[in-house]
Amino acid sequence: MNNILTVEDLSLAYGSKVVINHLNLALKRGEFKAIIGENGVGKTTFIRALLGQLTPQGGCITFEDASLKIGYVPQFRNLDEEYPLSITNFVGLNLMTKKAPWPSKHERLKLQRVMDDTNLTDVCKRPIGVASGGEKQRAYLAQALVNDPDLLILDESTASLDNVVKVDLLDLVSDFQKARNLSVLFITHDWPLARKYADSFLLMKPMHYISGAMNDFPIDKIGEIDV
Ligand SMILES: Nc1ncnc2c1ncn2[C@@H]1O[C@H](COP(=O)(O)OP(=O)(O)OP(=O)(O)O)[C@@H](O)[C@H]1O
Repeated sequence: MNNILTVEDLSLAYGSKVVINHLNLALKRGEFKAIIGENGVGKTTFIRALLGQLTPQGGCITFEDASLKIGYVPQFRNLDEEYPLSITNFVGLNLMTKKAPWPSKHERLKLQRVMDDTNLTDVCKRPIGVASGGEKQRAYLAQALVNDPDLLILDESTASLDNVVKVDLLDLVSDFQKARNLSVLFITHDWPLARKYADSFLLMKPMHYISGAMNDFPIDKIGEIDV
């Protein structure tokens, strides 16, 4: 199977402060990989480099092809009750092919499909500001999925959600992973969730990294992570 993403000998720094030191990683198409690490170890820095916001000091990041699409789901953030968009409008913000201020028929169909797939159709007209936490986070997920990405990055997207909502969200991600052969990078402190959903792991420790199949996770090396 091809690697959708290959990271070789990657080093990242802010000025003279080295944060990532000689990191290697391979992600296959359709693979669900958990990136687990304690606070400050460099998880966000690594994601910023994947998204092209940081230039490596050394090594390289290679995607399978230049047109590869990435979807990004942030950590849960509450939106103000006055936020003026409906859930559908909010999800539709990410439609990249938009050339006019209104959606084309093709875009409307894509939007409708992702709303159905993320169980948001019944609440599509609800103002996003008054939606429940679970609905808001599913709307962020739908926004990330509406352009049919090849790679989905979940950046601590389940942190601060209650357990039912976390499982609900990751069940949906897992359905997409299987149905669309989606590759997933799930950044988390939550080891039980990682174990439930991921095929493989990258455990980030200060300046060193351990990776492997989820079944071989070295639980004794987990340190300060939620178990
Ligand atoms: N813009 C920046 N300039 C300088 N140092 C930074 C910058 N952003 C992050 N850092 C430092 O780099 C280190 C890694 O930060 P990063 O946010 O990548 O860690 P993290 O693993 O994502 O942490 P957390 O789990 O708390 O989100 C930290 O010591 C942080 O203070």
